[in-house]
Amino acid sequence: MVIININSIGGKEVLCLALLAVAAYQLCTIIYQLFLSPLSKIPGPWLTRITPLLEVNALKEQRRTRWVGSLFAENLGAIAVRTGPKAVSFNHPDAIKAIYGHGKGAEEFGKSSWYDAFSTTGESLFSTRSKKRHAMKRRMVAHGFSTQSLALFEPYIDQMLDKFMRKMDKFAQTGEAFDIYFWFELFTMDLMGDLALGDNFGVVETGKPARYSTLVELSQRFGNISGILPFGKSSVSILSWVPLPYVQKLWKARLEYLDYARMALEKRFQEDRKQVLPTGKPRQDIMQRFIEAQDPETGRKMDFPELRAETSSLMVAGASTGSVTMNWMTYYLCKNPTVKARIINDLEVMFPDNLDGTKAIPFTKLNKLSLLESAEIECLRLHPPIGYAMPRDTPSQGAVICGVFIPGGVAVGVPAATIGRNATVYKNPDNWDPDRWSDETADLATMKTCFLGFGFGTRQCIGRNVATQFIVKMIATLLLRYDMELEDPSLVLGTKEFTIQKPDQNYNVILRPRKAGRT
Ligand code: HEM
Repeated sequence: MVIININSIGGKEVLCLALLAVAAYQLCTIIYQLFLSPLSKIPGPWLTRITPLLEVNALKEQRRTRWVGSLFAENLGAIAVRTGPKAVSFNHPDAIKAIYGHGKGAEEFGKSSWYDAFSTTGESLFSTRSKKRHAMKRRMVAHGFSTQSLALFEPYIDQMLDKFMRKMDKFAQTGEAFDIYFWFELFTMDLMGDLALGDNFGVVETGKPARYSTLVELSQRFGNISGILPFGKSSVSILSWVPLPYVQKLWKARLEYLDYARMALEKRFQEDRKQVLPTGKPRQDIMQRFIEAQDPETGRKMDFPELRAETSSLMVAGASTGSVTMNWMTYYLCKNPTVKARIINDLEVMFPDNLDGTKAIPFTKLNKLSLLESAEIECLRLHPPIGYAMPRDTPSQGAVICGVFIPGGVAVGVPAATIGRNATVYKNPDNWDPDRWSDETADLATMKTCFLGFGFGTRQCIGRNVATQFIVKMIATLLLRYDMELEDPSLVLGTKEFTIQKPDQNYNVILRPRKAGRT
């Protein structure tokens, strides 16, 4: 037996022993993760078993959604793939209900630490991980997104659409080819500024992008990277200390972007919030809804830092997601003239006194035009702006998802972009076919479950109706007002992933004033 005389051990030996113990622990952990963990049986590159680096790299190279898709393509028929030491993506309808559903079991899955990166001056409705706080927040603001509130937001949309269409008229008069997606970006930036920050940026008017758009994009990227780091709530601070110029650029953008919300809110409070609309009603935008929001149970209202976090989060949630969707609708309608003609015909029947699209189109009528909404859903199925899995943590005791046991504390999710093209759910999944959503022979219930464009379950998009409202109003007005075609009819548009998935190239459309009944 070896007897160690503790008194004879010096400082150096203690340090060596400690280092040896750490190294041995690390080695055992790596061996466990590589070969013994239940997760090691899930297909995926072996490196994902021990490091998140592959995912971070895919994120940095702006191809994270495609990378996850390629893992499923390499492992044909796999229900789940490994994307990191503690991250698994699923591609099965049952996984959606298990992970995001309202069921008893699913209630145990909470948003993962990725969301901490999106908490800024406070936790927002989107970023909070606490189910209790989320339920309270959602209760507080639910009224702000009701049908009644949608009607209050409509004058802002109509005003902005009017400004936008005046610019389009100029293009239509000359027939000059132009980049319509660029203009959609300006439109949603200004509109969301109006709705969430209480004022627009004037970018539709000037035709020049706002610095704020760049700030949103860069600070989203910062959030995304820190969300993957394994330091929980400290990830944001730790990343902000990394002295790499790229990281520092993102961090500064995040600070500047948050400052904007502070200034907008301060201005709103100073101005007594009584800006009056042309309709004579006091200003009633989303920001106002959040300012007035009150927990019906406790009477609690949001304080300034929380409001600041909410309003800046809304800009991220609603601006680019909306413009990207308008872009796909334009692209696919131009590529599918028969569907386009059917929608125009429906619009002409519905709005006989507005055949040239010069009057505002009321959403209360438009939302009955199911083909137009199916066209929007079909775009979001094929090109969800948020394509990768929205991560949820498995409960501490672990969970069996689609027959696969996942230990506790693992981030699981279903990528919208992958399940949206799952051939067992959608016939000819790569085809853009809005009629699939009214095909009574199809399993519509499963198709709807697998449509994750707006998320699923308790955390699904609260702004879905607002988004649909301004998107379909935009497209309906464009279709009534102009003949619209792609400059290059053979264009094949793909996606490039910034934080959200955007078109991979610039392209032009040509507008001409439309003669009614000529479709
Ligand atoms: C086409 C446009 C839009 C798309 C594709 C979209 C997509 C999504 C998705 C996928 C989620 C779920 C995220 C998750 O599970 O973590 C979400 C949540 C959310 N969205 Fe949207 N969104 C859009 C427009 C909007 C708009 C216009 C607003 C605000 C007016 C908005 C506000 C929110 C908020 C606050 C949440 C968090 C909800 C919660 O956790 O309770 N979104 N959105």
